[in-house]
Amino acid sequence: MSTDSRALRTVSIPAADVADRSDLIRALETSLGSHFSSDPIVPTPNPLIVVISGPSGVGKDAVINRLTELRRNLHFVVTCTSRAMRPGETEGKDYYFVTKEQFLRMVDQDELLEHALVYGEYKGIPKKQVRDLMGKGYDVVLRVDIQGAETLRRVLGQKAVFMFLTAESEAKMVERLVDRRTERKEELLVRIATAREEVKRVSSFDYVVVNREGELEKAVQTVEAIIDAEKAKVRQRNAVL
Ligand SMILES: Nc1ncnc2c1ncn2[C@@H]1O[C@H](COP(=O)(O)OP(=O)(O)OP(=O)(O)O)[C@@H](O)[C@H]1O
Repeated sequence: MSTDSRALRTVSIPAADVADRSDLIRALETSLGSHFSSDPIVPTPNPLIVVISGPSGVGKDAVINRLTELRRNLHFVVTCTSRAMRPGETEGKDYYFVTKEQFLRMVDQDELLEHALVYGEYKGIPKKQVRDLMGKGYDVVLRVDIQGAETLRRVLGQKAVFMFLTAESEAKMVERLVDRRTERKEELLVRIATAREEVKRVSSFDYVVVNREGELEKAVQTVEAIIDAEKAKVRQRNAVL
C-alpha cells in the first residue's frame, strides 16, 4: 500500500454521477484530509519590461500608443529628451522636454537607465519612472532606438523582452518617414542611411514584428501575443533595477 493511499481517510464518498455537488466536494476534501484551496496555483507573473525598438519611421510610436490603449496594465515610460517639441507632441506624454544642462545633470546623478546622443540631441530613460511603475505591479514599455536597445541589453540582459519593429520594406519605411513631414531633407538622409545599417542588428533582439502598411492593428496584436506568452513563461524574467 502506498503512503498516499494509507493517508486517505475512510469516509464514504457519494457516487459522483448522482451526488449533490457540494456534498461530493466536501467528502473528497475529508477523504484527502484538507480543504481545496482557492489560492492561485501559480504566483502572479512578474511585471515585465518590454523594449520596443526599430529604425526611424517604422511605427514605434503608433504601435505603442495603440498598445497602451488596449492594455491597461501596461504603461509607457516617457523618455527625457533635449530636442525641441514637434507639432502635436505633449510634454510628459510623448517626452519630457529638458534643456541640455538639465539632461547632463540627470546623467551625473545616475538617474537614467540608458542615455545617448541621437542626431545631435540627448535622449534617456528615467530609472525612477520604471521602478515606480513596476513597484505598482505594472508592465512597462520602453521606446528606444537601436543604439538604446543595445545599451539596455547590456544593462538588463535577459531581464527584459526586446522587440525589433520593422516595416515590410525599406521603400515603405521611407514613405512613412517622408509622409510624416517632421524631418528636414538632411535629417531624412541621415535617418534612412542609419536605418539601412540598423536592420542588420535584428539578431540581438528576442522578437521581430513586421508593421505592414495599413496593418497597424495586426502588428499590435502580435506584440500583445508576445507579451501574453512572456507572462505565461514558467521561468519568468525578473527585472529588478
Ligand atoms: N502600419 C502602418 N501603416 C501605415 N502607416 C503607419 C503604420 N504604422 C505607423 N504609420 C505611420 O508612419 C509614420 C511613422 O510612424 P511613427 O512616428 O510611429 O514611427 P517611429 O518608429 O516612432 O519613428 P521615430 O523613431 O522617427 O520617432 C506615422 O505617420 C504613423 O502614423
